[in-house]
Amino acid sequence: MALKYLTQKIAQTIDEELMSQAGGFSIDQLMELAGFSVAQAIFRTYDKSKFSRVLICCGPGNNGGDGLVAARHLFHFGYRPNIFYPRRPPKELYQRLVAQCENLKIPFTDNLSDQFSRNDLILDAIFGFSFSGEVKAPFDQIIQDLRETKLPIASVDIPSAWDVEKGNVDGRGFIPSMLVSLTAPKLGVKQFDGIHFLGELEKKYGLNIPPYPGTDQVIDITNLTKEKL
Ligand SMILES: NC(=O)C1=CN([C@@H]2O[C@H](COP(=O)(O)OP(=O)(O)OC[C@H]3O[C@@H](n4cnc5c(N)ncnc54)[C@H](O)[C@@H]3O)[C@@H](O)[C@H]2O)[C@@H](O)CC1
Ligand SMILES: [K+]
Repeated sequence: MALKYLTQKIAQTIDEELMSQAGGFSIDQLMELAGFSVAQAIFRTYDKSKFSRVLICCGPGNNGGDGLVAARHLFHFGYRPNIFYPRRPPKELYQRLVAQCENLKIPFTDNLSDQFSRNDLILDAIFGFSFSGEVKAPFDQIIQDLRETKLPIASVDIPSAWDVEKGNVDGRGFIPSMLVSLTAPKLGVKQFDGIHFLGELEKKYGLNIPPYPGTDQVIDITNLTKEKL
């Protein structure tokens, strides 16, 4: 059976249902699973002897929170993460995730362009399924910088600044090498042609998600998505 792709509305509805009283999950739990999935997918794709320095670009919402969680797991997996987190809403959850990274002495940086020559890989955790419209400052320049870098980029849930349903409209976004879709891929990444993992958060909702191998929190769906095209 073909994998299902989610509209923006359905992605948000599933998120809300998981965290409803009936769903029983807390946001902390889901974010931990999401960030852990991302770190596992990076471990499976980017050999840490060649890609040890990972610049994690975090946005202002929960996609950015996934990036902060991934930073902590990557640190424990033996990578050397550092974090660019230019807009930090005063939400207790994000503050706790920042504190956890600071306690591990993971560096935070304010200057993105200085970092390109000092890293091997970028993790894009800027925008997820709630992104819409034209990219507003300061993220417009950040997306532009990511378009220009030669470093490989791995994206969390959807490449940032791609329309969640229409994809890379007019080619204005960057094209990552790897994508980790969470729960299920979004409509906008149907044409994504790179390495594609699915992070396991939930198997309900008839999403036709294939069985996960062993104890992995991620599954490689690269060939599965290519078969569809
Ligand atoms: N069930 C799931 O699928 C889960 C999803 N999680 C993550 O949460 C993400 C969704 O998080 P959120 O709903 O907080 O939203 P996002 O993280 O997608 O982004 C919301 C933020 O981006 C800003 N923004 C939106 N459009 C913009 C534009 N055009 N220019 C500049 N800023 C813009 C908003 O003001 C807001 O601050 C998912 O993509 C996924 O990464 C996980 O953390 C938890 C579980
Ligand atoms: K993203």
